[in-house]
Amino acid sequence: MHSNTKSIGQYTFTSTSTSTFCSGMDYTKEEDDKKTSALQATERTIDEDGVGDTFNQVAVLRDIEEALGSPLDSGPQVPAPKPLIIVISGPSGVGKDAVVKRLQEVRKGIHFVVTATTRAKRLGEVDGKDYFFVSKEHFLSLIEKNELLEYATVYGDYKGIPKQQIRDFMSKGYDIVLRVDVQGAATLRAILGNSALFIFLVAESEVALVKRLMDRRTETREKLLLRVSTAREEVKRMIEFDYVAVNAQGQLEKTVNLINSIIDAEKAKVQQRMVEI
Ligand SMILES: Nc1ncnc2c1ncn2[C@@H]1O[C@H](COP(=O)(O)OP(=O)(O)OP(=O)(O)O)[C@@H](O)[C@H]1O
Repeated sequence: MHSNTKSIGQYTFTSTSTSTFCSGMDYTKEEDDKKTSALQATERTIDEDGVGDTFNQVAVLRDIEEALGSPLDSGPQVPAPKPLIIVISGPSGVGKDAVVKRLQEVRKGIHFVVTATTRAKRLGEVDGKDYFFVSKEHFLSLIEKNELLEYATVYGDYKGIPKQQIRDFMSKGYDIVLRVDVQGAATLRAILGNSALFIFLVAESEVALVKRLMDRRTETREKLLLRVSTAREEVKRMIEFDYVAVNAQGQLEKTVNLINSIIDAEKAKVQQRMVEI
């Protein structure tokens, strides 16, 4: 039996061409084969210390394991990132809907929460897609059971975020996207604190925002004035958010890319946000 002694760092190893020398650790041919193929896949060519060829690398790995007293772990060193709750907010007309729609197209594994409402379904709206259209009794029972993350009355109708939907999708590993106005974001921040990720969308200037609202042709002159004066106040609340993304005119793709990167960066955080719904 051929044996060979070598030093790597602080360790001195004695290896043999069979596994019998590695007392205390049992190696099977199957394990050796697995390591061999993993090493072949990497096509490494380290020539120093004679560990360049695949056969020697298997032997060295075995020696390292022997010195460590435990096998090298081939499993992931980092656990799978936790699902996130991502709150996207900003003044009216800044592009929240447009950004969320595009984000859903470019990013896998996100679920855009469908709000429950007691208002009547409008022509063309689809139950479960645009909203969950529920009776007032059902909505009140959800409030009673504390099954809404947040709710509000809008022109006499109730609107709210069902917790069960969030739980269901998070348990399947989905990130949750909530698109809310600035007041709604403040309420969610009070409920969720730092356990959720808050992103503020802003136009590049007030002028750009007004132009965008005018182009949308959904506002009367009075409504436009109200939205712009509200937006001026809302922008001051940017400080309450974790990130801000400027959604500049004609730059929707850039904004969505930025938000995608923010989510990626969150997933790479050592201390992940922990959310319980
Ligand atoms: N980067 C952009 N460049 C040009 N137009 C944009 C951009 N982002 C969004 N828009 C357009 O601006 C208008 C307002 O966008 P959107 O409806 O998404 O805003 P919103 O924040 O959801 O508004 P609201 O809160 O009033 O529902 C839409 O017509 C949309 O297509």
